[in-house]
Amino acid sequence: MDSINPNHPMSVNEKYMRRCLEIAKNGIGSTAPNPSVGAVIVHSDRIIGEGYTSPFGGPHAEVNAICSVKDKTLLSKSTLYVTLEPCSHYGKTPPCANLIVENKIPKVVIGLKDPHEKVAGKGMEILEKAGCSVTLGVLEKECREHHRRFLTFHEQKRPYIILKWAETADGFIAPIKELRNSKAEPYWITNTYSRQLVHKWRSEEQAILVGTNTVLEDNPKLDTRLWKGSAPIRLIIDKNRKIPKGFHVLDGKQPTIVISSINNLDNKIQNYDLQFIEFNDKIILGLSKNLFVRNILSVFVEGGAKTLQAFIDANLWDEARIFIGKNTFEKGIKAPTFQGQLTTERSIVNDQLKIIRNDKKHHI
Ligand SMILES: NC(=O)C1=CN([C@@H]2O[C@H](COP(=O)(O)OP(=O)(O)OC[C@H]3O[C@@H](n4cnc5c(N)ncnc54)[C@H](OP(=O)(O)O)[C@@H]3O)[C@@H](O)[C@H]2O)C=CC1
Ligand SMILES: Nc1c(N[C@@H]2O[C@H](COP(=O)(O)O)[C@@H](O)[C@H]2O)[nH]c(=O)[nH]c1=O
Ligand SMILES: [Zn+2]
Repeated sequence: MDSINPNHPMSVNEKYMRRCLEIAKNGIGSTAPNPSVGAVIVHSDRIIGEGYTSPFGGPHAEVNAICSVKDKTLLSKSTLYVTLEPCSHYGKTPPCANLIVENKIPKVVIGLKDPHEKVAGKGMEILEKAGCSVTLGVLEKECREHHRRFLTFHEQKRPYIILKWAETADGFIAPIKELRNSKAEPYWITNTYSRQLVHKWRSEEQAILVGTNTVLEDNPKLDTRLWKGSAPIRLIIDKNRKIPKGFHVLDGKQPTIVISSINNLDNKIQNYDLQFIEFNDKIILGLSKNLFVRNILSVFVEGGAKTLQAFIDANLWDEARIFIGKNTFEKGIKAPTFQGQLTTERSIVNDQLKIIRNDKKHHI
């Protein structure tokens, strides 16, 4: 296996790996629990084929890249670049490593070793045994960043957790009840552009989670109506089953899982499942383990304050995406308190957006 010099200026390998990462973005939100991989095939410094992972159950990136090559005779003189080690196991589709060997592709350049225990090195082994030259670790940092949900899931045995909320300039996520309508509906702090961005983000994650009070006070839909991507699975914390039928989250329009300490499933509700859980002081840890078993790769936590704080206090979160509006409430529900590393700060018209990473992650 070739080794990489990290101090080398942008190499040909990096140039094509960047393209892999670029196209891999197209699959985010539709491939879970599989990763969204990007692959390109290069002959004589020219891209002759490229592909990214199809929606879950469909062909992998390497298959799509190989299929896209018009003149298949060139494959035996080409290099395949791919963000993640080609798979070696029969899942919903046959192993990509075998397909690469069958097509006699002589060189494969890989960003990252697959942490999935069914692959983890076995894909590279198949390639090398067949005489293929394998280079590992090109733009590894960037590939880790792109595949962060998949890596967290397999390495930490829990979903990747993104917290998101909107707060006022004086740090409140909701005003006092007296200032709200009697009808259950959201009290908007952010502008329409920020709200559209939130719908894009919802489409990128496999599940979205909210607490009981948020449902009772906001009657949220938790869908992606302002974006074209698919809607996430709704996860609703409702310990004592306080949420009455008729609330949007129980409308059956999206798969919905109610997390409760009452273990009886209401079969009359469509698209609905129950996750029984003990509501003890380890509830977030227990829930993370349950969601791992359910093959949920990522969760977007949209509040309210108690729910967000529970994830922060358990140190089970990866990113926090916080909007700060211009207005003030003076009184109301305080935004969560936490610490992390600021990675992004920008304006969305009159809203501020901060993205913060958890630099002290809890491994379970
Ligand atoms: N600006 C924003 O971005 C957002 C604002 N909001 C606003 O926030 C308000 C709701 O926030 P908040 O009152 O903090 O409530 P939450 O929505 O966080 O719900 C809290 C309730 O959910 C259950 N729950 C959640 N987490 C746990 C846990 N770890 N253990 C046990 N039970 C849990 C409990 O219900 P029980 O008591 O039944 O056991 C708890 O009282 C609303 O007014 C809403 O408008 C909400 C979301 C986002
Ligand atoms: N108030 C507030 C937010 N509130 C969040 O959005 C939910 C409503 O979702 P939906 O019914 O699908 O539009 C609501 O319950 C809460 O979780 N979000 C924001 O980006 N900005 C805001 O100012
Ligand atoms: Zn594959």
